[in-house]
Amino acid sequence: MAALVAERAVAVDAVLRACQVCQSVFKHLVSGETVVKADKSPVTVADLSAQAVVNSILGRAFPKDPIVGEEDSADLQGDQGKLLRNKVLALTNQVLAEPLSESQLLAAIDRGNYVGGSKGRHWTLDPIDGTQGFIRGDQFAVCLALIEDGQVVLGVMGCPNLLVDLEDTKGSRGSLFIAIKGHGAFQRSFDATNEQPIHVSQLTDPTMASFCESVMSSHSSHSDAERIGQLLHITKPPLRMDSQCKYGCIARGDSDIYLRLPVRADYVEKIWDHATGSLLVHEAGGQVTDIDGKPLDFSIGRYLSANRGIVAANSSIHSRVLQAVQQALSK
Ligand SMILES: Nc1ncnc2c1ncn2[C@@H]1O[C@H](COP(=O)(O)O)[C@@H](O)[C@H]1OP(=O)(O)O
Ligand SMILES: [Mg+2]
Ligand SMILES: [Mg+2]
Ligand SMILES: [Mg+2]
Repeated sequence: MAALVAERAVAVDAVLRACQVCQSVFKHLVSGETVVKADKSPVTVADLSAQAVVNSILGRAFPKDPIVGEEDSADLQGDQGKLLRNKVLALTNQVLAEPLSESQLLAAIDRGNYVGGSKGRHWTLDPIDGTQGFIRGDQFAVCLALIEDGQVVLGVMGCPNLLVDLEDTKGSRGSLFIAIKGHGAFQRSFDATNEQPIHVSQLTDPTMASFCESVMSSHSSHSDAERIGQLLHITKPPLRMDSQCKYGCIARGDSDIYLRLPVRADYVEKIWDHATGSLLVHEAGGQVTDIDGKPLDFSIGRYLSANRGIVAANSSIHSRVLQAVQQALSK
């Protein structure tokens, strides 16, 4: 496969600009000049601006490519949406080389309405993944992926608050991850252009592993994870963070196992919540399946409706982890 040189460069630019918007919203938010008082939540402002930025950059570079984006422009329409619309327009235009008009803004956001599927190529975008983390000033990610005939072929993820080196707690924050199917996974700092290849941990003994898991026990069961940890004789405490940053941490070997254990039987995962992250782990030498051991199927539409939960780990321990997951969940 071609190395998607143009797509990679455009996606990196789009994600970094969207991260800039998110950081700007957060800064105003914490410095007291509430972006939101009169309109909706700060998350909405940042979410919609980030989607507008990425979609308009993609739209200019690849006008034929449809996009499956999480958000839509409903809250920005009509008189009711005017305040929010003005805010989002101003933020979006702060980071775009060519400013958008109001109607271009709405159209850019709604380029994300594509239904997805198994034919041809389309992008998928989570403009802010980990909204809870964003509000707290913790981890969140801008996640963009390109899907060709149902296969994720390119993933770019910007994690503005994630340490470039988790051990170097005084070091710089802002980790950008890039993965290309068949060409590996890479990381660079937001403030540098040199990229390093990344690899999952080399661990072969699951007893020495650590989990990277959701902060929100409503998104992935902490009690089930604890039982699985006991079955695997894991003693290390879990590394908890919001968003697909977890996939990034598994991909670069900070932690060994990422589980998403269904809390409610009726929750169906969305493709933008896993496309980028799963390619990153895969290209860094790991394995990602659902809790039944099936590969994630991105070809069905906006949802991962053929899958339940997620099990991501390095290839040496994945099957043993999966076994423990199934044993724990069968009880
Ligand atoms: N009940 C749920 N189970 C699993 N994931 C969920 C649930 N509710 C929301 N999510 C999604 O989990 C992601 C963040 O989870 P975490 O940070 O814990 O990994 C978000 O994309 C969020 O989707 P949404 O964007 O629709 O709110
Ligand atoms: Mg999400
Ligand atoms: Mg989101
Ligand atoms: Mg959301």
